Amino acid sequence: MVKRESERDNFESSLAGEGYGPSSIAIPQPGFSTLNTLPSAMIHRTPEMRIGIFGGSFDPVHVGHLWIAESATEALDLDRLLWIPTATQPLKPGGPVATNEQRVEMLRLAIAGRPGHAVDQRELHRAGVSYTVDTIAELEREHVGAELFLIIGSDSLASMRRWHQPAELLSRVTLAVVRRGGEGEIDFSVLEGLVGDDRIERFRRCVIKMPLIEISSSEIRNRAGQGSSIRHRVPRPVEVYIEANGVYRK
Ligand SMILES: Nc1ncnc2c1ncn2[C@@H]1O[C@H](COP(=O)(O)OP(=O)(O)OP(=O)(O)O)[C@@H](O)[C@H]1O
Ligand SMILES: O=C(O)c1ccc[n+]([C@@H]2O[C@H](COP(=O)([O-])O)[C@@H](O)[C@H]2O)c1
Repeated sequence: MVKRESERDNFESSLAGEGYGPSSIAIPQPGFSTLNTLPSAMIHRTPEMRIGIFGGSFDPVHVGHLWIAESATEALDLDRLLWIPTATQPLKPGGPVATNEQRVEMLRLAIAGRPGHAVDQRELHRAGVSYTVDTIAELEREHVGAELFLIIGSDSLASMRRWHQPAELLSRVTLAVVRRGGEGEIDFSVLEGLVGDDRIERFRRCVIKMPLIEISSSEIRNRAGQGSSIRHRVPRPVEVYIEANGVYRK
């Protein structure tokens, strides 16, 4: 536990750009920008760390996402949580509406001041189609010995057989699923044949419990496009940003 705390401190130091302790050796690469935004490539020796990976289009980030991130951090006792905006989600070939820069800025505003949470732009820098299996392979190399928890909504779980190399992916991560408002019960049977029963049992124990929230980025884009209120659906700084920049204005 003591070790975990010192590693947590090292991570906070790394966010503040203050250097690294012996249990977290990091090699910053060019592109290290502001607080709460990780450089695209760092190598951390992070044995026993518990890292949450939360990928999404975040077009825009909304309060459902924030509830998920907060609940996951607490329930899984995460040391850190990486918000990873996709470049092009493989099953959404149309791509996002907001620009990459706008989506990153909205994420930064949403998580500003939240220790342990950071925006990781690797999929944007990699460009092209964002396959989660590639992202996880990179993160595994950078965080040797850490347990990676892939945080997804139940709708993402339902589509997982259509993901790129799902069996490979599931052998590398612990799935942490959250039920989505408006969807049925979480159905792990979709994973049968991709991964062993023992792993599925572990994923069941990592289900994130929180109030059902029936809110989506598409609804927010539609509302903003029509000039309807998006107050309380997104954090206030994100609302102000969307309005000031006409992000989803038609
Ligand atoms: N209200 C919600 N409850 C539970 N999970 C959610 C919710 N909203 C999003 N998620 C999950 O968060 C992850 C990222 O979601 P994403 O950024 O695509 O937002 P979205 O609201 O699903 O967007 P869109 O409406 O554009 O499809 C996905 O795994 C998704 O299942
Ligand atoms: O790797 C894949 O094939 C794949 C297919 C569909 C979705 N994903 C990932 O799942 C996460 C949630 O996607 P989305 O579009 O619902 O936000 C995001 O990180 C996507 O990159 C990944």
